[in-house]
Amino acid sequence: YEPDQQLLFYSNYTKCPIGILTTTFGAPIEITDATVTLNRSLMRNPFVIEGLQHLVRQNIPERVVHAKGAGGFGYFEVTNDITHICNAHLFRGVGKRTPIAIRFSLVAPERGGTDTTRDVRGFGVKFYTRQGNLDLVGLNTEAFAFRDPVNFSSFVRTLKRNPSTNLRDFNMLWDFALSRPETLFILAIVFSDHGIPASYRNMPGFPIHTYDVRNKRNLTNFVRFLITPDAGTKNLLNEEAMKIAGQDPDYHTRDLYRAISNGEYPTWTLSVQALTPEDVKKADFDVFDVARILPHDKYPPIPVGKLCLNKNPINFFAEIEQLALCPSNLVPYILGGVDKMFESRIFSYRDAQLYRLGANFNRIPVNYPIQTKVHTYTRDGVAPVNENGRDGPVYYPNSFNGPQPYRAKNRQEITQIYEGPSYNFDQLRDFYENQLSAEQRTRLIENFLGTLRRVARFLQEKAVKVFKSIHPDLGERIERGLFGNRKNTCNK
Ligand code: HEM
Repeated sequence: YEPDQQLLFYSNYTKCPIGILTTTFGAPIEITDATVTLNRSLMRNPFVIEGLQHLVRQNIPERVVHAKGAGGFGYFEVTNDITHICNAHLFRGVGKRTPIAIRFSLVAPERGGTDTTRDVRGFGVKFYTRQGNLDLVGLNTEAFAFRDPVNFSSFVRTLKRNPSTNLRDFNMLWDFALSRPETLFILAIVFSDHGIPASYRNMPGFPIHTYDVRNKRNLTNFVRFLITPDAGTKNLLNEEAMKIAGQDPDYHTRDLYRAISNGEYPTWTLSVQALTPEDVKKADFDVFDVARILPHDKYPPIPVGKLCLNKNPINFFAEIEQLALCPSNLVPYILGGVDKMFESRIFSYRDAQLYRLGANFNRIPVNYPIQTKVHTYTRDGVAPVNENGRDGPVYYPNSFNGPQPYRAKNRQEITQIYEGPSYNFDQLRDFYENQLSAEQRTRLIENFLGTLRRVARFLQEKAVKVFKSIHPDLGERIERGLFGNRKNTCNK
């Protein structure tokens, strides 16, 4: 059914009112006494008081990045055996299914933002495996903007609003990007024809980091996960996106909901690019650099399985707003990224979720590892506490049958690496020269100019210089676009 029909759908399947209206403490509410307050004691009317008090407490902090999103539920099914590469339980056995949740998002806009904004997108998957939840939290770009997490908080602030004007401010974004020019590769992708997905169903996802994994002989391999839409990757051009934004700011959210409710279940293929430790040593660039893509001709993607979304959330807040995707949710045989960026993410997502959802965020049903039994010594805190460890001991070690850790036959310790600075101008040069048609190059430049024309003169000049050093044609066309017949709006 259409999303607009949701309430009709509800009333059709419930057939009659679902019960007597009550207060949150369960007392029945009598018509008129409770539902009309005039000339009656307001304070003694819990229906009114609860309503007012709950209303002003119903908002929780939105995600600091990726606030606007949509998602659904379904399954992952193994189609190819990769246990010689990675022996994680969810990959053992062709045909095996694991329940999943997926959340798609935009990075910069707030919770009520416009779906067709030019921006990087998030693509996060929670796999509810039998060995705990595995979260692959990626983007729709195959690389990240930079590799040093020291940049992250500043970068996010440049994407947000200017503290004085409360407007997006491209001086901030370009100033930052030109001072950290490895960022320009991702910026070019976002400003190119790849920058606005046609729908979430047509969007790929890349968890980006080169993950340290173990195979069934407990030997080390490294993989990059890739998620490609079976409906093909499709994008919108600027004009289409702007027109849609005016008509329906929730266009992608609506499309996803509609497709799932009409039984047109979107699917994606999960693959891995696999490297042995020998391949890593032989590589002529740093395969752990998150600002770089691993070339597909050199490291061909190996299919692993299908992701399918076949269920919409029943309650968006409970199931999608409260979904806590966390790259540090890892399972045996998948040790995670070995790089510093991954390490910073191990800290930051949990921290964000503790703040956003509270100490027991993993006890919220959508985050609970439904395929395992949780036994911890953590207790109490803000709701939900669920059974709160019942009557078991609260300390470890103990002699009273509290949960015990297991002893692994072979310990799995993360590989240590040395990281140097990013160098990725060759990627941007190749993208501009070989991966874009003449029209696509023109549109990229027009899209760049759309924001560059609004920034300070010294930044425009710096942009020309940096782009010329990457590709003379790119730099010269930006120069002509900025200083040809036009006057810039902001001089310094
Ligand atoms: C490879 C690099 C990165 C990727 C692929 C990535 C991807 C994502 C995605 C997809 C989300 C949205 C999750 C959701 O739907 O709930 C997200 C949220 C977030 N990211 Fe990242 N991100 C990256 C780097 C970082 C770094 C370096 C940090 C900080 C050190 C960071 C901090 C956050 C935070 C705090 C959130 C909000 C989490 C929440 O409130 O639940 N990210 N990121």
